[in-house]
Amino acid sequence: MSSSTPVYKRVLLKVSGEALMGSQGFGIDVAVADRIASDIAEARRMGVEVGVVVGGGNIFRGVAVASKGGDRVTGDHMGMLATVINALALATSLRKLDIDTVVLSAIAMPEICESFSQRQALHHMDQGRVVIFAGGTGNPFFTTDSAGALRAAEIGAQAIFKGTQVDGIYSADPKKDPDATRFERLTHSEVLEKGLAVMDVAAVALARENAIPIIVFSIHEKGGFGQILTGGGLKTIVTDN
Ligand SMILES: Nc1ncnc2c1ncn2[C@@H]1O[C@H](COP(=O)(O)OP(=O)(O)OP(=O)(O)O)[C@@H](O)[C@H]1O
Ligand SMILES: O=c1ccn([C@@H]2O[C@H](COP(=O)(O)O)[C@@H](O)[C@H]2O)c(=O)[nH]1
Repeated sequence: MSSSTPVYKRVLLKVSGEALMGSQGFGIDVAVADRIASDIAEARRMGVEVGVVVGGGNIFRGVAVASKGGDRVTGDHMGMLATVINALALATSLRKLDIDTVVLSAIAMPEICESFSQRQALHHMDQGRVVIFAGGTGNPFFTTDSAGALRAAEIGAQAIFKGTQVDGIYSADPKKDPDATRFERLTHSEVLEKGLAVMDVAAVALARENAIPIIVFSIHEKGGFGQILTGGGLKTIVTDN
């Protein structure tokens, strides 16, 4: 069921880093960043306060270093820096649309963007700005999904919207198993017990602990975020009961 009024006041949108590369094999396709920005702008016009965490998979993942015998922590540092690059790109796209946007990084780089603190995040969100949380959690051995769950809890988001490559959570990875079927609803515990790998375990556990629903949807559909916010679109909803 869909209406034109969103049921959410404040949400955390996790934007897939991989999605930002579009049909390229690497990096940022500006047209894709612009399109995702227009979806966020639409959510703002609906009156929804939006915090954003961007992934870094289009540029670098720490496991790539570790799998070749390199130092995992250094690799993760490189991955976190990749998320800052993506955050700056998305902020640029949002500002082109006159959307007041601030980037807060978990890793201090004051010449480039503000540093993250919960107080500053809440201040900017209360001012109606889109806040992009860069640098993941600031710690290695985590992912931006965990950063999404963490920031969602810190800003009091009513839900985490994971905008990814697939339109929901399936019985198996739909990119690998053509027979996989999509779930309409799941509990956090079911996602963990069934080992559904659309999101990492730490992120789902943190969302469960804080009773924050997770909505998994495809970031590739133009207008898709707005549709999901108003109850429509293809998705999987994860709640605590
Ligand atoms: N049971 C499942 N249901 C749905 N997707 C799954 C499942 N198991 C694995 N996946 C895969 O998980 C991917 C999403 O995970 P991941 O967090 O790595 O990507 P992302 O968030 O889109 O990218 P990035 O890490 O660059 O931000 C999907 O694209 C899908 O192929
Ligand atoms: O809290 C965090 C978040 C991310 N990383 C590293 O960055 C890359 C990119 O993030 P994705 O979530 O995979 O898009 C990730 O693979 C880690 O290497 C991190 O160390 N800590």
